[in-house]
Amino acid sequence: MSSPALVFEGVGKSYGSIPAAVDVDLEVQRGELVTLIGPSGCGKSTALRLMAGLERPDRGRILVAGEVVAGPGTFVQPEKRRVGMVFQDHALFPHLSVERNVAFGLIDLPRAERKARVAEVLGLVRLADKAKRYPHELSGGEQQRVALARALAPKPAVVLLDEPFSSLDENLRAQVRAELVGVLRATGTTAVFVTHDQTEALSIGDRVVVMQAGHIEQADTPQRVFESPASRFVASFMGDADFLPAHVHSALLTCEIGVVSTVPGWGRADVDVEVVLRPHEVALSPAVGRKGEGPEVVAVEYHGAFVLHTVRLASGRTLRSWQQHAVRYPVGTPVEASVVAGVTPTLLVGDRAVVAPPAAPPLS
Ligand SMILES: Nc1ncnc2c1ncn2[C@@H]1O[C@H](COP(=O)(O)OP(=O)(O)OP(=O)(O)O)[C@@H](O)[C@H]1O
Repeated sequence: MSSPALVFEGVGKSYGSIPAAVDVDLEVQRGELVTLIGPSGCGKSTALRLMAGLERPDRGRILVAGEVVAGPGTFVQPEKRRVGMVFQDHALFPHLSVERNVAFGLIDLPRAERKARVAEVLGLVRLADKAKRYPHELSGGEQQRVALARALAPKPAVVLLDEPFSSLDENLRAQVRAELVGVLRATGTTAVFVTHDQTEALSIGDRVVVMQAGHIEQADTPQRVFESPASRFVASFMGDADFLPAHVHSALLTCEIGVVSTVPGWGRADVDVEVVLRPHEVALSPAVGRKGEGPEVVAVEYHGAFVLHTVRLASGRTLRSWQQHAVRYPVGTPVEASVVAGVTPTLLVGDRAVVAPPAAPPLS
């Protein structure tokens, strides 16, 4: 079996007393697209810079395509690593034409091969007809495609993309993103993207790596990160989530809004947990004729296709619920809230998600 495109083994990096990478373990398989996401300052750029060779790790090892590029007694310079980079601001040379920008990393190749490779990658990003232009004669999206062509030209083992779409406006962003991801997929390129955008992380990655304070909180498929978050932090960072105190007894999960679901395998458990509910998992119906206290709509936000309702429960806690665009319960409407049938929500004990009943404390 071929070695992974990229490996981090127990990688640590601090800036003075600030830990930017703490015991990071990560394997990126060949052809995989991985997104790195987390709050500002969590260490995403540091991880990328360590991969590229722009920083040296204090601890651990980094391997690119099976070769140790950083570790005790080893450090391979950035230009000698098989790693390409695409930055947020494209970082093209303004005084060089498109083809000369792309040829920049190919100086070791004989002229004819270099020309052929430049033509090939410009074809891949559909810019063959703009080879003679200068960066300022291109749109933002075209400049980003040149930056990708330049990164791909030397056939790197991994391409690193640091917020590659953030300088583009909203409409162009979706289009350029689809084009770049299309080229990476078509060429089977391994890529690591840093992004701030949760939707982007979920939609382009084969895997999403969620970081916090230099740690990897969860590295998983987009579905698992969203549907089975490993912690309270991941649940609330990747999408909207509300948390309600809940109880499991006789394999039934109940909380303030009633029975949530069955919890197979928890038959003997009798424990307090918290349940994580996302707005698309919460159903609402009008509580016609209800007398007295109960859930009530306290805010309505129109988002176009869907309408976000915020409901205050009798306890004072709030829950959010997405409703189809035609449904709008005015503020003050008494409602019943329930969990959509078939949902298996995440359960937390403390800040960690649990999939099995917590072990009983040992008898003293
Ligand atoms: N050269 C440096 N010198 C000192 N501290 C640094 C340096 N580079 C980063 N840091 C610190 O290391 C931590 C991680 O920074 P990093 O840039 O990797 O975070 P990030 O997740 O990429 O943030 P952002 O999303 O804001 O770009 C932060 O606390 C940052 O202030």
